[in-house]
Amino acid sequence: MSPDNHETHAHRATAVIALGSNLGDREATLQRAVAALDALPESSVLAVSSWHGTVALTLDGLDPAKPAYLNGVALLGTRLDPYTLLDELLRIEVENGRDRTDPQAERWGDRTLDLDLIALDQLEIDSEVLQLPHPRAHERDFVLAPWFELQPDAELIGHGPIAALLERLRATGPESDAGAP
Ligand SMILES: Nc1ncnc2c1ncn2[C@@H]1O[C@H](COP(=O)(O)OP(=O)(O)OP(=O)(O)O)[C@@H](O)[C@H]1O
Ligand SMILES: Nc1nc2c(c(=O)[nH]1)N=C(CO)CN2
Repeated sequence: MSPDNHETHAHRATAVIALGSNLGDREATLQRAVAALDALPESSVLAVSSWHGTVALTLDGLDPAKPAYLNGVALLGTRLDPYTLLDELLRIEVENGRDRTDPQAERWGDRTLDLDLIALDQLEIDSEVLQLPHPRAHERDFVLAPWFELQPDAELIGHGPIAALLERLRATGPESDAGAP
């Protein structure tokens, strides 16, 4: 959250970044990730949500037998282009112990750090390496709840107000409730 003296220069976008961790010292890792985001060139962290304890979502649904996640959302003011920002997020993940070397690793398996770019202003991208907004954000309580904390009036392009998305998720029963400790 370093002071920024460039407010009047070129367009500065706001990135919504989801953070998650379910291995190791989760809170320490998430704090380090926030510091790394704030240290990115032409960027500064504008706000960080509280950390939400959530049940692990696997390809088979919620699994309370897996280590629980801490999830949160950070807002990053940035002039980086979306692909550079994505590369930086992947670098920060690796620097914080994220292991992408195991080809057998389970999709949606345990991880020390996950950083997802949820939205970058109103930008829409559908390329091989980057989709914006994040294609699964609208169905994830663990993304929407911390985001709602920071921007209760936010809208997710293509899906409408996040408040309505959250309400709908919570109305559809315990399967969708990843809000447990
Ligand atoms: N909006 C986005 N944010 C982050 N990664 C993205 C995005 N769109 C596409 N990707 C791509 O997804 C790839 C895989 O990301 P990752 O392994 O973290 O997926 P995941 O977190 O396991 O699953 P999910 O994408 O459902 O959260 C990244 O290397 C990146 O190229
Ligand atoms: N509760 C929870 N479950 C997950 C999460 C996450 O951040 N929180 N991330 C995943 C892969 O992106 C898979 N499952």
